[in-house]
Amino acid sequence: MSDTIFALATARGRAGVAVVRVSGPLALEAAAALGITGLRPRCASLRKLMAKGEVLDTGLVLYFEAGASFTGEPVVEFQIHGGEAVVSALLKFLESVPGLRLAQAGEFTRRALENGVLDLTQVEALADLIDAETEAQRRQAQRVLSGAIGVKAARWRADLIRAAALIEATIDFADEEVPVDVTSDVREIVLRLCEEFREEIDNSRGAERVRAGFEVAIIGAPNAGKSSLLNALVGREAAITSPVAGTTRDIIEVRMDLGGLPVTFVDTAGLRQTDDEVERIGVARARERAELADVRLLVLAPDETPDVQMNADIVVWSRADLSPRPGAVSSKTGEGLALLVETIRHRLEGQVSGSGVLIRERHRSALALARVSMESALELLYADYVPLELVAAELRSSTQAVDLLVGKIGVETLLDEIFSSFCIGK
Ligand SMILES: Nc1nc2c(c(=O)[nH]1)N(C=O)[C@@H](CNc1ccc(C(=O)N[C@@H](CCC(=O)O)C(=O)O)cc1)CN2
Ligand SMILES: Nc1nc2c(ncn2[C@@H]2O[C@H](COP(=O)(O)OP(=O)(O)OP(=O)(O)O)[C@@H](O)[C@H]2O)c(=O)[nH]1
Ligand SMILES: [Mg+2]
Repeated sequence: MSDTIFALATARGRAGVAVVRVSGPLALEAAAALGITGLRPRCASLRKLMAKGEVLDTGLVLYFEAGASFTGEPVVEFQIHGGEAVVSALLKFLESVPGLRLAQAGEFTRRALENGVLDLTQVEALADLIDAETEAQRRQAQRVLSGAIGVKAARWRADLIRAAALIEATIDFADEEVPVDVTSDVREIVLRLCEEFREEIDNSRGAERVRAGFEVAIIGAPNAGKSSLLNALVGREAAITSPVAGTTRDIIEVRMDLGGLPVTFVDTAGLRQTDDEVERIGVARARERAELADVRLLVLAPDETPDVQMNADIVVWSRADLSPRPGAVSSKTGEGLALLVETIRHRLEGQVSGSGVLIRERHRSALALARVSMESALELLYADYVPLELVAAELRSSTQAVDLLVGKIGVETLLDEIFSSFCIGK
């Protein structure tokens, strides 16, 4: 019997309400120790929490029975006043209840995984949902948390098992006069799955970008107006600006929500040959970050022309207030900025192909693994003599790779790493 855990599920600190969660076989006993009995599943009731004959607090108490709770175990939730002393008093009391212990980071969610309430892709999506800073990230995490991948994986698994069953059946009939030829049916299944996996992997690359965020490097010659543009885009004096060429040396990064997309603007040193040792390091770093960025935004002074060497994705002239030209921006007056932001967003959205359901690198490798096995199964299926046992073996490895994707197998090594990134109480 797993022990019963408890923890504060809401953020620490003064708040209107705090939620303390208890999960495990002794959840109702924990409530009874506070003088609370007769809880009906899924009904919140206002109760006095009594400790040592005194009212510890008055709060809403919720009970979820095993098999119908977030963790799959009996869960009791105390929704109490969010004061530091109230929360500490309740946590201290729960610690004194025999059989209860403080939960480790992510342990509630780990139990939801162990009890099959969530699959591994949903666990990771839960972390992404909590980490989401922008609308695009929230939507993306929500899609996976709702089980989008798990549903697909279940269908893929069923198809692979059906294909393997057809092959195994043929092997069993092998000594019959006329073995049933199922290879065309199996080929059709495997071909379709290979195409689906390829599409899934491609789509998820874009989704991964939304999760991790995009980088837009602001590049150009010294004094082009790069830092002024950064400040105008982020709405604060994030970078020093001055009429002196070579003002910016270090990389300046500012993360912002650009219409729902997580974007980090990277201001850089003006690109030029220089004898100044420090500036030369700055220029080298500028080139490096420009190379790595998702979008290179080249800023030109009014009298400059774009240098193709800059490999820019978007070119914009500065100082529109001093020398108006179509598409130019002014960091002083804000002219042209809205159009520039829209251009940047449009460019970045183009990198999030399709309805990219987030599949993390680990998932992508599981899918890639499954695809490798299926492709070798296909090769065998197109051979003149079809070694059915080998085909069956390849299909079994594909099935295992799909199980890896949803965490049915091979997760032990991963779990500690995944749950250590969760907060306590989650
Ligand atoms: N107060 C509170 N709010 C919360 C959570 C929580 O644990 N407590 N959550 C924690 O992350 C999220 C909601 N996730 C939850 C998911 C499933 C169940 C649950 O009990 N499911 C049961 C019964 C559902 C029902 O009553 O219809 C089930 O799935 O069978 C509860 C919370 C966000 N908000
Ligand atoms: N009027 C006007 N002045 C601008 C505009 N953008 C930049 N400036 C001025 O041009 C000078 C250089 O601007 P910065 O933003 O420091 O240029 P930079 O490209 O970051 O320069 P380095 O860091 O040296 O590479 C500053 O004096 C700015 O105030 C603009 O849109 N309009
Ligand atoms: Mg600068």
